[in-house]
Amino acid sequence: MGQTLIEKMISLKLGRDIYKGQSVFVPVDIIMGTDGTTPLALKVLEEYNINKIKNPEKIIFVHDHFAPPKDISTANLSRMLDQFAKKFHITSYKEDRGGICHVLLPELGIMKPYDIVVGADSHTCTYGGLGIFSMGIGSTDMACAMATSKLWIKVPETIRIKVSGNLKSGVEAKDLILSIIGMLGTDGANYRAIEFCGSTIEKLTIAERMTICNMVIECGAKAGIINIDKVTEQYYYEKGIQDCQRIEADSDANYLETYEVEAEQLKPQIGCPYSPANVRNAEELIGTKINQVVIGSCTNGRIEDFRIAYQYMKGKQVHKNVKLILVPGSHNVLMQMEEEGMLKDFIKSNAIISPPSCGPCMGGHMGVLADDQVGLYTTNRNFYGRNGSPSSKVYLSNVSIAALSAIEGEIQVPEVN
Ligand SMILES: CC(C)[C@H](C(=O)O)[C@@H](O)C(=O)O
Ligand code: SF4
Repeated sequence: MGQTLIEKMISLKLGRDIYKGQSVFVPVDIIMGTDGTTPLALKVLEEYNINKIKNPEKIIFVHDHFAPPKDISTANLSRMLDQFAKKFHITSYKEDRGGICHVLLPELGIMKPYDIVVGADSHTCTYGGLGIFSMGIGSTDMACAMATSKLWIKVPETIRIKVSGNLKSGVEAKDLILSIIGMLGTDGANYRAIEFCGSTIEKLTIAERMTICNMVIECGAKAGIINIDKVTEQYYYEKGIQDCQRIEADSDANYLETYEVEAEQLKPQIGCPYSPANVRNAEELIGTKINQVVIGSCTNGRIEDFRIAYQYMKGKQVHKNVKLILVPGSHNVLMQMEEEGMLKDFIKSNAIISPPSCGPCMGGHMGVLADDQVGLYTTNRNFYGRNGSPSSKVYLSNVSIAALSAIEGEIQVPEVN
């Protein structure tokens, strides 16, 4: 029987044919935890009196959600992670040389083709852009994985989305995934994998592929996956990994659903309050007044994103009624911004440069919205109350719209052609 990409990847790992719906124990290659969720996993280990970690070299901690800590309680959680990491020889990245987990891990080049990667964060699906079966897990599962290096999973069914043609200039990968989430709804892909293919996907950069896979969880998907091709091979090659066996889904693979999307038809999209699936054509929102713009997060906080923002910002001023917060996704992204000379221009534009962090994405700190304030963010979620006051509202957009709107003081959409 034909197999989907995810079924093939799990089969490769286990050395036998695996299909959707089966429950299997899989060995995991990397287990990632952040300051947001790992403290709970450590409590589970304590509760069950587990004092041994199976393969500490497979575990990585990242301080990002409340980094630098915002108060005594988050400082203590961060300290708890440090102490545990030290005791069990676990690599732990702090905000000084780290960044947002899903920006940092792909930079580090520690994931190999066809690894199985789990992380106690829902956007762990991001690495599907590197051809990796990666998924978010809960803190209890993280504790189990740390103790055994294995995880029980139910092999997900797959939805296949074929995207063909060229994206118009001014339309970004973010618009593509927002429109797909709008089409499927917040639960349209619950516990499924989404396999992306087609000529549009083949032309996307690694950063764009990660933006797409990052957001599959917003329609409930467990994983997003893009085939390893020459773009991915180049990424691995640059990380010193040369062995990139290519596998493909079988032509008679059993998909739950197949969708075809024409890239040319796609217009810039905006995810309106209070759901990333509440998507409208961005042009319908033109003129909406905004108080704060955030460019960053694991969706759009990579150097490629700041290069786009720079095209709009260079030599311009942030509108006097708007606060623009730029959040480099990692220490490396910040360094690169400096090296490329854009950092000083951003500062001259009166943008606020935050340390690499999740920061305002989760409304944790460094840019919380007040009552009735309106934000325009390049992040991935705009749930009720997530970004500050319950009466605040957040619109989700691509980077071009966010940068242009920060200058204009209201939602504006760059010309598309
Ligand atoms: C804190 C963590 C549980 C959460 C997630 O899993 O996604 C966060 O990263 C988010 O974006 O809401
Ligand atoms: S940047 Fe936002 S979405 Fe990504 S891991 Fe951090 S809080 Fe979650």
